[in-house]
Amino acid sequence: MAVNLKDNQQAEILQVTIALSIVADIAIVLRLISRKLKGSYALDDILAVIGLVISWGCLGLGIYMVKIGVGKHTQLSSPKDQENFFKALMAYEIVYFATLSATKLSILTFYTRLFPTRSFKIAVKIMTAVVISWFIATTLVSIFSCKPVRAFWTHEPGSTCIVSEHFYIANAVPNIITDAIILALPIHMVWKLHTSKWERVALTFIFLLGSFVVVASIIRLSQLHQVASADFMWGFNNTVIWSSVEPSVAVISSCLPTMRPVAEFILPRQWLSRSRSYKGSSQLRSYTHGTAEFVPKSSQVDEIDRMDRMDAENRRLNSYWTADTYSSNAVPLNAVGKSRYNSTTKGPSADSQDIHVETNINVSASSIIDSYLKANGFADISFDIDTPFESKYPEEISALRTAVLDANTELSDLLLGPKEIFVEYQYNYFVCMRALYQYKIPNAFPVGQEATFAEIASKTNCGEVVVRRILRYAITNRIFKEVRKGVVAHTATSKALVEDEKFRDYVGMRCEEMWQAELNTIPAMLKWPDSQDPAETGFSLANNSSDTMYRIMGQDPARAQRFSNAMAFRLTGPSLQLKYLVEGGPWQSLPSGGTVIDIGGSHGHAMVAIAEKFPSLKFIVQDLPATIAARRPIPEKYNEYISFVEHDFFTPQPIKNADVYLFRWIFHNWADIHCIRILKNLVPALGPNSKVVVSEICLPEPNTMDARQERKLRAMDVAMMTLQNAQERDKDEWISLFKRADERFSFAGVTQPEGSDLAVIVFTWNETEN
Ligand SMILES: C[S@@+](CC[C@H](N)C(=O)[O-])C[C@H]1O[C@@H](n2cnc3c(N)ncnc32)[C@H](O)[C@@H]1O
Repeated sequence: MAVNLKDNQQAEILQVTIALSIVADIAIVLRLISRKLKGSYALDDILAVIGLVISWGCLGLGIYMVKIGVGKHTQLSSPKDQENFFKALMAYEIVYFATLSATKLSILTFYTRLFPTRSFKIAVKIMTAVVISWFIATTLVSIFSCKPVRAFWTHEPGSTCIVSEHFYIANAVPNIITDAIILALPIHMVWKLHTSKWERVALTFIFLLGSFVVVASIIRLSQLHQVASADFMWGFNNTVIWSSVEPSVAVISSCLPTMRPVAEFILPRQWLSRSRSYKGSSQLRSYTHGTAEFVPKSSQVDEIDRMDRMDAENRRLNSYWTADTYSSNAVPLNAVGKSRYNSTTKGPSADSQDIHVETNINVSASSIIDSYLKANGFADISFDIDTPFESKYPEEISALRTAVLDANTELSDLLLGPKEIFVEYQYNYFVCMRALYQYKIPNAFPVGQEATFAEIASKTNCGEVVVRRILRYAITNRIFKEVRKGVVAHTATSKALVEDEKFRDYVGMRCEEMWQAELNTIPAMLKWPDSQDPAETGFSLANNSSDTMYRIMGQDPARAQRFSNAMAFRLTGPSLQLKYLVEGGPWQSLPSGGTVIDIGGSHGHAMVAIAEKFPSLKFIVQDLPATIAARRPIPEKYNEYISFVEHDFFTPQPIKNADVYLFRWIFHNWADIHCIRILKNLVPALGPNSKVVVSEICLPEPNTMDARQERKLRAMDVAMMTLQNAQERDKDEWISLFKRADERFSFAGVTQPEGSDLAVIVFTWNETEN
């Protein structure tokens, strides 16, 4: 065939390779923004960035090759250029293998976060090993394909080289096969799930792009023989184009599934909502995938952030768009959310979605149990007496654990149905617990031994029949076990009732005090309608008193001690840990030597936790004289930073201009009128840089949180009603409360640390307002 030496394909090469590289760059940037919106980067993001950076090497070498004559006929190039071409070709091959390998590893790592089932993880591990081996093998063969190595570019006589076409086929075929397998790996998991039309379209698009990578590798393979042709500088045109198409498209398709947060930012919300039957899902979704950390002003976290964080246990698993929709561990929450709406509109759904939910709960549960066993060095998970009271779950599994618990709760609600859910509720649980507590049944025989009902009855002065009935009910709740008919032994829970005084006092407080208050709450409301007085509560009525809970209990040292122990037990719970306040508060932004005042700070434990991390600050704990007098000493090293002073927060704040006035678990004890009084007493002390930090529950918008967690927070709200005529508050109520106290308070944001019941709500003080 006649050759026209004027033919020139260089512009085409440059246009295609540069354009694709730019699109890949944009894809990575969008991915990183999406991940930032989610809160953190993961290994797959790092690998994707590494893949991109290496792909710039491909682009650079491609441009260099064009510069030395690729895309024009070989006759036009000098021998030096031809030699340089082969040098560049070797480098190009290695960089190309590295780009593809990094991108594949990114995709595989991403998969493991989506589908953390054991079998899937094994498949991914095998593929990871294959990809790494392929990279090492092809790189070595590229370098040593000629003997001596330089013969690859010198073609010197006497040298030997492997047949390049064979090598290209030998590296391209496994590459294509691994591409196809990696693409096919999640299909089984993905397609068994129900998704909306939009998501099916998006998913299909992602898979089409993925398939295009395979197609690109095949086309590239078909072009590779040109490198061995006489007019290789001309023939390499197609190879270089397809060699850049393949990694660029791989990078783009690997990023696409992670881009939902950016899409949500840009696209109308309804485009992304799940399905019609899932009414309200867009709201849930917007919270689920909201713009966490995409915070306009440093510490300001808006409502979407807050909800995003509240749903973080879910999202830590569902860190990606597809994870949310398609991952096995994410499914329970979303599928359950969907079912929740079905249940409110048409009763519980028992469609196949629920079956997926159950399947996925089981899959996830087995991962949790595996991790738990490994972390604790146990052979089995159980309520046996050797089980430690505080179950240790590895950090990375705690999100999955919460997801399964949430999903299980919803699933069982749905399966029970609208009426049975009421019947199923354990109304008599406190009868049983109170009997165990009152008669000290757990102490009737030693842990590790057995006892008959009759023996327990004689030790506890409780009738044998009652003992048997109470215990058989308790046993259904895993408190004690019946090892043989009529003979019981301890479980971990009954052992905790014997050995853990604070837990026992919490149980006592719950069934002796709070239960009574609950029973009397509606009568109290009828007696004192709309009361905000803490002395007109269910608790007051239950005690036949017109005094407050604190004063009633303060009159009886034993009750006061039990209350204090019960609170101490609750405060050590995982969702009330102080680390959340340390991580979620504005401490970092305070000036060195800045002052933090913990109002109603009790023993100063919150200040100790913050001082540990921020020793440059000064801390003052204020509380009532009795509390300050009875306080437990803090570790000596903190005496330098933390001081204690008496102060009643219903009187004017004596310390002016502090940087932070902290209220942790204070306002929820008081109805609005009292909180407003507390705040008004603070106002004269506030300076232009003062912040008021509130560490309290921030109730979610209804139906934006998993039912189990929302149930827990709303139960707390009702508990505050029964005990103090007080309440938990949502964001709007917090803002309204502060504004009613003084218009000059400015809401600066709310942060909901992952795993915490308490949010951190910040108000600043604007002296000039009004
Ligand atoms: C629920 S505890 C919270 C304690 C601590 N802030 C925490 O987060 O653990 C309420 C605290 O408010 C204190 N308190 C109650 N009334 C007070 C008052 N009028 N002035 C100052 N402190 C008060 C109590 O002594 C108690 O330490």
